[in-house]
Amino acid sequence: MGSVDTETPLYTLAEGCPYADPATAQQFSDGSPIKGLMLLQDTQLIETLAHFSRERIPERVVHARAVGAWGEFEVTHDISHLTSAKFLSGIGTKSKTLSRISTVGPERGSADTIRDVRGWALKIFTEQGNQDFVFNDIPVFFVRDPIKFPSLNRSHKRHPATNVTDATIFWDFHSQNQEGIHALMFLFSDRGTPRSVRHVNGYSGHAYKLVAPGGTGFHYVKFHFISDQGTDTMTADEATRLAGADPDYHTADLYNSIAAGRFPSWTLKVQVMTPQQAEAYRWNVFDMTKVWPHADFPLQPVGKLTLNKNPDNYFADIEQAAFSPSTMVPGIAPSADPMLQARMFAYPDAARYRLGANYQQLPNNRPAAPVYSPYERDGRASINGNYGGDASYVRATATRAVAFASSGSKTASAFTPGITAHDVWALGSVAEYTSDVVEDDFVQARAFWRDVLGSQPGQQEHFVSNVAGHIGLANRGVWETTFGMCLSFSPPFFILRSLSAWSL
Ligand code: HEM
Repeated sequence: MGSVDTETPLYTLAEGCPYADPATAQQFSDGSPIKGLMLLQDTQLIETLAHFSRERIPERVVHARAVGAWGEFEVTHDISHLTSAKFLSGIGTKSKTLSRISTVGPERGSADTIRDVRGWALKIFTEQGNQDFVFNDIPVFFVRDPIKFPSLNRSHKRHPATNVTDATIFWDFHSQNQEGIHALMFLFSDRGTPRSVRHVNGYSGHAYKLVAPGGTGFHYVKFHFISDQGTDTMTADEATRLAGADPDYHTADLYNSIAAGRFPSWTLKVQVMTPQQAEAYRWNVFDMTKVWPHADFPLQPVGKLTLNKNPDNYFADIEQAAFSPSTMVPGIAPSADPMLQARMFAYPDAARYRLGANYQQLPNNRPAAPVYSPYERDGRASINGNYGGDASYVRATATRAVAFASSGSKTASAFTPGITAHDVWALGSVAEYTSDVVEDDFVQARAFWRDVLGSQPGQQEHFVSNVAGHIGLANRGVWETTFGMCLSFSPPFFILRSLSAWSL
């Protein structure tokens, strides 16, 4: 499988031929002390240079910068009445995991401590196949219409002409798409500059479905991985200083913590809602700009994630990892949230572009469960034997797939996604749609300002100075519109005082 043999580290060329010295190249010489001219026959030199030119793969278009580790998920509270997912059934059930925690906007070589949302991706290797959770460290998102996602991200990245990140395009996007106000408030609170990746939570944001054993009964859930280290943050000044002085600060922190045996952990909790509650709820459960207040739907503990092993090799384990919201085991299902539906297409599509059509066969992505998927075969770098002579078309009269499905351990029904009540839709018609921003979109933002930031001394002031420090670089028209948006959640005198303190 091309793995490196660490037992006998005899240096060879990539094809396995032993070679005396990796630091030599063949040069033409007539015996004089001046040597030059290389030879096309020098396989070692040519292969070394050619491989170097091909070391880069496309970085992720978002979430390029990250840190990751292996770990373990253990069930602490049985929820087998809610879901048939086996990795969630039975207290003490353990599964191997792979985590990747990222910033979102900037490139792979950027600094760890910049103000940004943190991505929080987890792959759980279960006996029913892989379960991926591709979450963020804030519970709400900036948009709820997937068509806006590329625009959102471009407004956080570099200006197309100057190639510089640009406060004007950032605030222009957000002041013209105000449904993101709640997420923006998280970003510009000190939560936007976490102390370490050990100190961030992971939130599904979307509603998912947990599907009950054997049937179509289901509940909507939101998943919350709550850091057992607590959520700790930095001030803007500290984060900015570290971005220059120690740009790999979070990466080193996680690596050193695991290497020292201080294993960070997270408690998985769920908020659970019946379909009837969803239909009657005050907020659209498919709108991920909204939280479900804990007072309405309390957090119920499920299990514990512990990161206990550093990557053996960053590129192989973390850079080549592919996470997707579409990777779900039986017992967990998508809701109709349009953002989630779009994401289920986008991630495997990105992985095929970034890693190739057979990315699931890479050792770090490969399921622990048996895989038999003979209708996906060939393609670049197929390394799983490519199903030999097995039938390559469905309904073949003699296939190993039939034998496999009826062999007992996995029945055909185990592979059929449950069709639940909320998958049956009344006949409608196709229409162009974009969601409007309404007064209701500011209710939770106001509560965040008052009850969350207001409950911690100095946090409202930090929020205002964090915004002012950034928006001060935007053009006047944009900050005036943004200022109007801020009035929707905060008393004007406070904002005015703070903005004038920043000479705006
Ligand atoms: C329509 C909305 C969205 C689209 C189209 C989208 C698309 C993408 C794409 C293309 C990538 C790069 C994947 C790769 O190259 O492997 C990515 C990464 C990621 N996204 Fe999204 N995204 C969306 C919304 C979200 C939301 C709402 C969340 C969190 C709740 C999220 C969390 C993440 C994370 C954590 C990663 C990094 C995964 C990793 O570590 O490999 N995204 N997204």
